[in-house]
Amino acid sequence: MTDLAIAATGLRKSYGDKTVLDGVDLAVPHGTVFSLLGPNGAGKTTAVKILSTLVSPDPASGGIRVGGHDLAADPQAVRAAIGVTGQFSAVDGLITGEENMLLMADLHHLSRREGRRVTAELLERFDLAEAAKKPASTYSGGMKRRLDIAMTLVGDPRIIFLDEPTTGLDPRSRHTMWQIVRELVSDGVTVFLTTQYLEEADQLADRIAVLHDGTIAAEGTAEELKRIVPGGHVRLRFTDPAAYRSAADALREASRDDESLALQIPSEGSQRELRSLLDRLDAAGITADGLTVHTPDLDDVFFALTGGAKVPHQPHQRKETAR
Ligand SMILES: Nc1ncnc2c1ncn2[C@@H]1O[C@H](COP(=O)(O)OP(=O)(O)OP(=O)(O)O)[C@@H](O)[C@H]1O
Repeated sequence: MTDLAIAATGLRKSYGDKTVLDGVDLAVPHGTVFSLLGPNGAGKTTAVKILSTLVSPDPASGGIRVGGHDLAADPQAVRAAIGVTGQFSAVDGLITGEENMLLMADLHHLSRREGRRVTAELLERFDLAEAAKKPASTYSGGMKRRLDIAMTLVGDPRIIFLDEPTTGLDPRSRHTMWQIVRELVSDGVTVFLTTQYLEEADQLADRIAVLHDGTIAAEGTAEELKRIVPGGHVRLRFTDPAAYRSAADALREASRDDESLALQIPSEGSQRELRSLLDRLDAAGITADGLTVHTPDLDDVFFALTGGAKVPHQPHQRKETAR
């Protein structure tokens, strides 16, 4: 358990008679990104708050260790090891970005000189040097989020909790944030990331856990999760009804869509399977007018596991990949 950055067994939390977390196990190795994925109200923030000592777990919970420290016995040591940026930013809008950073440096008892050095370095790193002397209230959403993370890094935490770090950000700011996360991890930092964005988990996380009804509905790498749901197929489209009929005769396992002259063949989309399919079409002297490969994505997994909970639209996500 001690070689994990975060280890929790049987995490439980209820508010009144509402059970939010009903026995959640978490194991996050050092230097990895772990993503807790779930729809609104699934309990992601509650999990972050418990792991970062802001909220107590129910007494029936099992042990929790963060950064090698027992959370119940030594919350101070846990606090010293972690950084948290929540959905509600710690940024004070009335003072400048630089002043926000220096305030954090003070809180971490850095000397004036060291505080200035760290502040300058982080503002530069997060592309905020130019705006450093402007009130934070004038910053864009992306800049505020970057300042928030920069402030978290003043104390050089080895474990960082990012609670929905890109919610509400435009695509460019979201990509910048992803880059920041990747750099943190390449520096050996462990990142515990909550998100509603499937693509974000897919892009960043070494392991993903889907939280549903207070428990982990599934956990694994993005690839492992995608394998849980069936649905991979190749779709062939025809314009000539005669060619369509011959193809349907040659590919008996295909499901037919007579109206749009399309055939759907179950397939993992591997090179070998595609080659064999094309060979069969060639052998029958059939040419399709269009061929697309559909592989299940995290959307499919999410919908399958959480019973069709609504997920924000992902503009970058494509289910159909033309080959
Ligand atoms: N202090 C509280 N008192 C009562 N209920 C609470 C409290 N904090 C959270 N809850 C409830 O617990 C549930 C989980 O909330 P939580 O904020 O952890 O979800 P979430 O997965 O982070 O959702 P979101 O994506 O909307 O932020 C919600 O139903 C919420 O109303």
